[in-house]
Formats: sequence, structure tokens, C-alpha cells
Amino acid sequence: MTSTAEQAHTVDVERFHVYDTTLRDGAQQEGLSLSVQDKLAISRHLDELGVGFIEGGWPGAVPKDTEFFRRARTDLTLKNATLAAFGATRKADGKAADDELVRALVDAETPVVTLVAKSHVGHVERALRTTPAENLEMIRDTVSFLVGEGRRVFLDAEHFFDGYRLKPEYSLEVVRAATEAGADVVVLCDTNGGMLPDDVRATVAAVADATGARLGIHAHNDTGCAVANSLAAIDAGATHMQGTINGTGERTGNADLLTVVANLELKRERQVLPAGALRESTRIAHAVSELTNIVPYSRQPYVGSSAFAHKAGLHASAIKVDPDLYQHTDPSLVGNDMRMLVSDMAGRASVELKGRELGFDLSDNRELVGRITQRVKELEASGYTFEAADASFELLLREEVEGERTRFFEVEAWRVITESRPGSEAASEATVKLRAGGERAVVTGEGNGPVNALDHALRAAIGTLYPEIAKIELIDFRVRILDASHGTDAITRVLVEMTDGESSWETVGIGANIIEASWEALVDGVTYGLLRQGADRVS
Ligand SMILES: CC(=O)SCCNC(=O)CCNC(=O)[C@H](O)C(C)(C)COP(=O)(O)OP(=O)(O)OC[C@H]1O[C@@H](n2cnc3c(N)ncnc32)[C@H](O)[C@@H]1OP(=O)(O)O
Ligand SMILES: CC(=O)C(=O)O
Repeated sequence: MTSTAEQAHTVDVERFHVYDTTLRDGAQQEGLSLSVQDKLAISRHLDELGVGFIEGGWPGAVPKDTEFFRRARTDLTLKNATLAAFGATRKADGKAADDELVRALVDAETPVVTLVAKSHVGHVERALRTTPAENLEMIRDTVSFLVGEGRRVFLDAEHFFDGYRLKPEYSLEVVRAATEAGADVVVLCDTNGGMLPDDVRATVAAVADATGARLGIHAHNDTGCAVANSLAAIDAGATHMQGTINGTGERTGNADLLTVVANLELKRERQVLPAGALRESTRIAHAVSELTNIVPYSRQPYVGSSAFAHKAGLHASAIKVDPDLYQHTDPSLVGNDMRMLVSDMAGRASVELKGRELGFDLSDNRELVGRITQRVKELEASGYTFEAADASFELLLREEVEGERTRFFEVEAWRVITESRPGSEAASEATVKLRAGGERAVVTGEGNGPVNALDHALRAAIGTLYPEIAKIELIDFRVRILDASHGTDAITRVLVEMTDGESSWETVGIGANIIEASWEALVDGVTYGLLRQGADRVS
């Protein structure tokens, strides 16, 4: 079952196990439901990242997981990772060989089986409702049966840290029983996620000392310390780390594997993934977010879109000298990018760096940069926001650089009416009057709402002159009332997101009237899209 590539990788994988449980514990997150197809796709990403082990699920208990392991045999070719099936020790007072769920683990045909076992005496007595001695027997019997079936066994010692605090001798007995029966690694689990790094470090060191077993760590994030606890355990000698991509998992989640791995490689100088693989982490974090249907967390360490985004003017001015002055590491090492945010907190350096990001060299024009900075501050004070509307900022910047606003058409007027009749849904009709290519157009459009109707009318008015508009699509529309105390009199801010299928951009509009704000954002969005498409201006 081991390919040449696997053998070439064996040394790294064995020295330190990066064990991914996104497909099992990660899928225990509220709201997350993975199909077999999703699991296969995520496995391929995990393999590209170079994790050593992929825990695919619990065969026999969860039908989808049984099917995943069946499909994996034919549909999954792994270069780096080894598949692990997860399950529990046999039931009390039975035999592992006769236990249906244990047999399902064998039937999954994975090289590795990870067994969850009780290691807290209180859980043995109250949750398993058996004796401490029988629990040890369940562990010995199940581990040795699976080893006899040719499986490599890892043992997840559930509630280990709480159990060790209550009755250390019993928890140590569990570690010894598992290793004596043939388990390769005993993974100490902070199942309830209540530990802090000092407890974890001290316990792992004491258990290693008392048993000599190879230890792993499985940390949950209930105290916000899952990553710190994983690192503490590794510092204390654990050589196997379990985590999930983006930290998904039961309750508050598991240790984010990407953060732990980046910390090990970049802060501890311990290579735990194949050379260069860390640079794939941002891409893989986003691919897994997509597959798990979870909006990426922008403030996620290392891989989040805000992880290297800089808003404060003073930060930007230092970054202009050297990015290291305000960044803890080089974003490219994890496949991320530095970004400048332009807002009312920007200074000249922010605008200059943002300009550079957009392809404008403003370095020798202090007066121009100062003017743009001032305009941004004034516009933001009136309700605009440019950090979320890069495209509106670029149009403003071009206006200042080129001395005129980029326009593909001149709007003369627009109007919308919305009609509601009993028994049918309200519908809108918009009229747009504009000039483009030396011609005047007066066009109407219908839609299920006023913005939709305006969008249709605008497209109809310029579609012949600018066929590129067919590629441009409105994909998101967000409205925010800026001064809630004014109720319906308040200023409204609208953010519009558009795409041409290759990339997306956001624009902003404000107004006392929601439709006025929307129209401004819509026109800027279409203008920016035509600019991106390289449309020839004919107005
Ligand atoms: C810490 C973790 O996250 S471990 C992973 C947890 N994951 C899951 O639970 C997801 C999959 N689970 C399932 O599909 C089901 O819960 C099953 C198939 C495992 C069990 O289902 P059921 O038999 O219907 O029982 P239920 O879900 O109520 O679980 C209780 C049974 O599990 C036993 N049990 C609980 N913990 C363990 C354990 N660590 N090892 C072995 N058995 C255990 C209990 O003693 C009880 O057995 P009993 O019915 O013979 O008294
Ligand atoms: C095994 C496991 O998922 C836990 O103890 O949290």
C-alpha cells in the first residue's frame, strides 16, 4: 500500500506526525455536513498539503464514512498521506473480534486505525458503565486484535487531561495498556477543551517520563488555547499532532492544523510538511472553506485575508521602509499576500503603497498623494468606505492621476417606479437616460426590485456599444444604515460586488435615498468592470 513517493516521505512523516481530522472531528462542527464527494475532494487537498495522516471518518457508525472508505480504495490516490479509520474500543464484556463496529474498522482497509478509548476513570464508570479493569481489557483486546489484523494503531485517550488530574495512576495505566498491546502512539485528548498550556505541558512531560510512550496531542479550543496547547504538548515531547483545516470541530472546534504547522515551521524551525508545502496553506484553507461551505474567517492566523492587511497610516509608513516592521513573518511563506487598506485611518504612505498594489507609481508625487489621502478622509467622513470597495478607490485614484473621472457613458437621469397589485408580487420598472458614443439613449428595464430594474436598463442602454458588459455580473449587494438614530431619514451606504468570472470587485455608494446610493455603486461597478475588460471608451 506504500508507493515510492510515500517511502521517500517516510522519514519526515515518522519523525513528526501531522494528523488531520477535518473529515471526522472537523465534521462534528455544528452546521457542517460533508458528502462523500466533499470528503474525497478535501482528502486530495490534504494530501497536496503533505499531511502524514488523514482520518476519514468512523466506518460502521456513519454510513457516509463507510462509503467514503469504500470509494477511497478506487478513487483516491495519495502521494503523501496515509488514511486512518476512526472508531472506538469494543463494547464491555465482549470480544473485539466479534464486535460489529471493530470489524467495520478492519473492513475499511486502511493502514491505520485510530481508536478512541476512555482514560478518565469517571467516564469509565458513568459513561461506559463498566469497571476500570474492564476498560483496560477493552483497550488491550481491541488494540491487539487490530494489530493482529495488520493495522497500525493510534489510541486517542479521551478526556486524558481531566482524567489525569483526577486519578493519574489510572490514566497512566491506559497509556501502558495501549502501548503494551501494540499501539504506536497514544494521543492525549483535551476532549472538553478546558486546559491551559501550562497544564498541558506539565502533563505531557510527566506522562512521557512515566511511560516512555510515543505521545500525541488532540486539543479542542474551548478556552481559545487549542493551538497554544498543541504547541505546549509538542514542546513537552509530543511527536504527533491532530488538528483540522481552519479549526473546524465539535463546539468551538479543534486546533487549527494550519496555524500549528505554520508555527512549527516558521517559529520553531521544525519542518513538518514536505519542502514548500506550507506555501499552499492559504490556497488550501480557502478551498476547504469552499467545500465545507463555511465563509473563510478573515482574521484566521497566517491564511486569513486580513492576516497581512494593514489599515493604520503609521503602520503603512513603516511598511514602506520595510514590511518586517509591522509583520511577524513573510506572507508569501504561507501563500498569503500583504494588502494595504485605504480608509480614514490612512496616511500618505497607505495611499502610495495601495497605488503601487494597483500598478500606479506615486512615489515622486507627494502633493498628489496628499490630495488623494485628503479626499479619502473627507469622503469617509461623509459615509463612504474604501477599504471594502477597492474598485471605487481605484476610480478615485485614477481621477486624481488622470485629471478626469473614467467614464464610458454620461448619465443624464434615471427613474424607478415600483408597482404592487393585489395577488401579485411587487415589480419595478426603471428608465435610464444617458449619452454614449455620441448618441442619446432612453431605455427602460424591468426587475423584481428597483436595483435589478436599473441594472437591466443600464445594460440595455450600453450593451450594443459595450458588449463586454455581458460578462459582468452583480453578485452581492449590501446595505447599511449609517445613522440609525435618524430612522428612515438616515444616510444609506450600499456596497456592490461584481464579477467578470475571473475576479470580483467592490464599489460603494452613499445617499439619503437607498436607490441613489445603489445607483452610484452600480455605475462605479460597471465602469470598473468595463475598464478591467479593456473596453474602448466611446463617450
Ligand atoms: C470525543 C469524540 O468526539 S469521539 C467521536 C464521537 N463521534 C460520534 O459519536 C459520531 C458517530 N457516532 C455514532 O454514530 C453513534 O453514537 C454510535 C454508532 C457510535 C453509537 O450509537 P448507539 O449505539 O446508538 O449509542 P449512543 O450514541 O447513545 O452511544 C452510547 C454507547 O456508546 C458507548 N460508548 C461511549 N463512549 C465510548 C467509547 N469511548 N468507547 C466505546 N464505547 C463507548 C456507551 O457505553 C454506550 O454503549 P451502550 O449503548 O452499549 O450502553
Ligand atoms: C477523540 C476526540 O475527538 C476527543 O477526545 O476530542
